[in-house]
Amino acid sequence: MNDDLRVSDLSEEQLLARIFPHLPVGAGTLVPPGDDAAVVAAPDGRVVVTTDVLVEDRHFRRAWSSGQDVGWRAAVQNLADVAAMGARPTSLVVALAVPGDLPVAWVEGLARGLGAVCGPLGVGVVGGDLSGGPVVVVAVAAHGDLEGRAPVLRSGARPGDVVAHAGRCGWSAAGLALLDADRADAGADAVSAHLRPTSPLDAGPAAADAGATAMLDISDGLLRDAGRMARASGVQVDLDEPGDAFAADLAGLAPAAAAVGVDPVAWVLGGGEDHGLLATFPAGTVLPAPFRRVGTVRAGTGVLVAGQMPTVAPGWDHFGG
Ligand SMILES: Nc1ncnc2c1ncn2[C@@H]1O[C@H](COP(=O)(O)OP(=O)(O)OP(=O)(O)O)[C@@H](O)[C@H]1O
Ligand SMILES: Cc1ncc(C[n+]2csc(CCOP(=O)(O)O)c2C)c(N)n1
Ligand SMILES: [Mg+2]
Ligand SMILES: [Mg+2]
Ligand SMILES: [Mg+2]
Repeated sequence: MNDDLRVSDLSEEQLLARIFPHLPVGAGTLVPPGDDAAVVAAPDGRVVVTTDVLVEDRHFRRAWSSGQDVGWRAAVQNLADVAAMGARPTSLVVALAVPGDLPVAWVEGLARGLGAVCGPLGVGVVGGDLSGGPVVVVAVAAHGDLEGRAPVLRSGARPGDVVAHAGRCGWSAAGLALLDADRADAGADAVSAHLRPTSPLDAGPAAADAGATAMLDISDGLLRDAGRMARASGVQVDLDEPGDAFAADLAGLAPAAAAVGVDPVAWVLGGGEDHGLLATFPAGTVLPAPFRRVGTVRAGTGVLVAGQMPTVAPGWDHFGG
């Protein structure tokens, strides 16, 4: 690979020609990248569609994240939103703004990162857009198939429901803290969870099939996102004691927490970007793997932790809210 070649050395067509070979064709891809729009199959006539953007120095730093890392993260954060509706992802489109001095190899890495997540899932990366800009911006739109299921909204939680979580919690925030403190040595797992998060995508449809009443993925922090579910549903979410509900995460995060002098409970309750799934189920539901109980839905408003007002920051807000 020629690392000296820059984006400004190529035409758009030439850059696209470097991207297309890495992009997987999905089973539902009817017209692949290259036309004005892609055509994807929608077997039951409904398509789930969502978009999320990654902005350099806001969501990632090029000093820490390779192109492949950013492509991976862009795919996962969007596929998690599809899964959180109870759907299976079918295709992505990717809009990319890049500065002219960005190495072409970085863009090829981004395409490979998208492919590394989407290819094994049979999800096509079916098009996108290219622009120049002062920093790298990666905007993905993802589509999904409900396969006949009713979508699981944020608004369906009811008092008495069990709150459950699938996936990791706190690890991406820990990885970010380690990178920030130049202590990546103290937690390779956490750093990789930050750079290349994994979301339990199969758990979304499984939750829907098991009768989940509400669901979302945790992008901004457990407390903040649970608060969104509580508000949309008109209920209160009372999370169990983190030492019980998230014992495995807290144990795994202990070395990283010691390295940077942080209470890992703050990462579990307020860290985002792990893209685990938070769902509610009627009491007595046998929770589908890998969901574990983490709380109870009550009548009321807001989010409590073991019946008390939380004392740690709830998570990310781009505008300081
Ligand atoms: N610029 C926008 N125009 C229209 N709708 C938007 C816009 N930004 C967000 N939304 C909608 O607002 C809702 C909440 O968006 P939000 O981005 O917070 O959710 P999310 O994608 O699940 O979380 P995150 O972005 O933190 O991963 C979604 O339905 C989203 O489609
Ligand atoms: C360099 C750097 N600094 C801070 C963060 C933390 N961060 C940024 S956006 C966000 C919430 C999710 O974003 P969105 O709501 O846009 O999906 C979080 C937790 C990071 N990832 N990289
Ligand atoms: Mg979003
Ligand atoms: Mg989401
Ligand atoms: Mg957000």
